[in-house]
Amino acid sequence: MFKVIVTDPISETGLQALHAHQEFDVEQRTNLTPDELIDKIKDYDALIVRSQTQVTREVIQAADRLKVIARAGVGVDNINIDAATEKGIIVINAPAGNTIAATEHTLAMMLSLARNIPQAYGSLTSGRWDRKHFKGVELYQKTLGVVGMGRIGTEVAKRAKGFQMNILGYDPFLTEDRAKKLGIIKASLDEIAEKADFITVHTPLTAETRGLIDAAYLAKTKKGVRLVNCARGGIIDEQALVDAVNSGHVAGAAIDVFEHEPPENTGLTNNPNIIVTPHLGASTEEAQEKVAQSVSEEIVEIFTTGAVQHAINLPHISATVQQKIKPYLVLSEQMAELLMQIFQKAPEKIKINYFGELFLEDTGLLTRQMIKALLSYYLDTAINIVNVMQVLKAHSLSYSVQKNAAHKGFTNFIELEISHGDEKATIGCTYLPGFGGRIVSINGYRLDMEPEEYLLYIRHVDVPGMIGNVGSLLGKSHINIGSMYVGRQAIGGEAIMILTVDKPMPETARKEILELPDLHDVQFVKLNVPEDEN
Ligand SMILES: NC(=O)C1=CN([C@@H]2O[C@H](COP(=O)(O)OP(=O)(O)OC[C@H]3O[C@@H](n4cnc5c(N)ncnc54)[C@H](O)[C@@H]3O)[C@@H](O)[C@H]2O)C=CC1
Ligand SMILES: O=C(O)C(=O)COP(=O)(O)O
Repeated sequence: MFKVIVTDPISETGLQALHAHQEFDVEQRTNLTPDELIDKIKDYDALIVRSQTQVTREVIQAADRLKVIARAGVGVDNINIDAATEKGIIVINAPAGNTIAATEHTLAMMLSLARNIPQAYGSLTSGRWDRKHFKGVELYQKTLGVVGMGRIGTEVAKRAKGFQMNILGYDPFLTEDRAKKLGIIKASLDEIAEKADFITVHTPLTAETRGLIDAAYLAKTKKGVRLVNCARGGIIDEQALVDAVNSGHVAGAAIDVFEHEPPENTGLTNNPNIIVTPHLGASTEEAQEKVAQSVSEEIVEIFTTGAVQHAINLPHISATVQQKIKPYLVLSEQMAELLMQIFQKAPEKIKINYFGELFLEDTGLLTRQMIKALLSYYLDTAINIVNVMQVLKAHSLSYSVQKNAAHKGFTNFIELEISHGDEKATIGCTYLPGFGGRIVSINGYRLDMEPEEYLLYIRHVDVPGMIGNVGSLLGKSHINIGSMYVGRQAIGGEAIMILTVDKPMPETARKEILELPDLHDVQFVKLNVPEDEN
């Protein structure tokens, strides 16, 4: 049973995927204090939040069995991603579910700002009939600067074109070509300052975007400019904005998000020229259902199949690529496990080569899978594909990955080499559709071996009787041999033998085998074989 805790208000309908699955037990606790969350979190496998819950390092450190933190929305600035990654916890979000809601809220805010709708409503509902104070401006033929042309920025730009605004877009990833296709002009931040009548921000809050629109920038803007922030508090410096509005340089602002929520700056919330909403950008029935559904379905996937679609702290891999590399996931882990157990030394350098059809694929997940298996053998830390690169860095280990379209005799081929000082060991595997994974080379010996749970790896001289002698010693210890794979460099030369056996081999039996003449080494190897492959 996987326990899921939901700590912010989430659509019940959207959580159906979890409720419908008998392996998941979902608990909603939307009124926990930070201390209560720290206290409770150790009992849960997954945590679902919106923007309110602060998933701090303290919460994460207390989360002993947590595997997934799911953000039912876009911005993950309320989650300490570094702490989650270090602990091997996957952080996912629901990136597309609230795009339309946030876009429409931005447009609603821009129109309300242009026409003083909240102020006029307040005046009328408090008994006044005042028309002269609320004369507004049109959007028609005005210039709108969109800072951040991602999902929401792009949808805002498309809709603003419907009002026949001229759009300037700024985003490090906006190409001339895409700008042209959208019918907008690619601009710099300074060009936006110089020309825009309205500026709307749609970037995430990062170290780089915090204070992107500060006092110095506001001073460069056109007098009478109006600003909209439906992205994150802090992208526009709140105090600088209040000052610029009070000085009359900025005509007004529409703000949905705040540096602290609820907001602390009353200069912002009690300003007649600044209209505010309490972080409502994503608050539509449709968006809430979509984001809750997206994270629920993904949590079920992660716990049942291991497939991850919207991870923040894993390399992004499309569903098609995931499908393509899936057969290699277990195989790559098994080859690394096998190599470590026969090498018996901590690797100082790791080299991975992908050949053939894998040349074109995103193999980041396979690389992580192999390195995880290598490091787990020696290190105590709980290592998984989320934190493996941090662990590697922390131990100053080096790794390299190369890709080559050459086939090396197989349609696809993965080669792993580890070294310690002057000593090195290599292993190669391939995947044969319809037959499964095969280890096809070990330390230069060619073989054709199907990975199984218990193996004996033997190095010996290729002399007659060796196989029989090993077999009878194993028989004496009641160890059954399933299959046998041999590889030799030349007749009568150095050779290896790999036997699959039905159970672990006692140390006494290993020592007896080691005493056989012309036999150099015996290692018992245990591989991780998923249950459905057993
Ligand atoms: N008010 C609300 O309720 C909501 C707020 N949001 C906020 O809106 C933000 C944007 O959401 P999406 O469009 O879905 O994200 P997105 O990831 O599709 O777009 C963000 C864009 O910002 C750009 N960007 C990053 N740094 C930049 C910089 N320094 N200057 C200019 N552009 C930069 C990126 O290249 C990207 O294209 C989210 O990060 C979230 O914080 C999102 C949904 C609802
Ligand atoms: O998705 C986002 O980034 C949002 O800001 C929406 O926040 P919320 O889920 O409404 O607390």
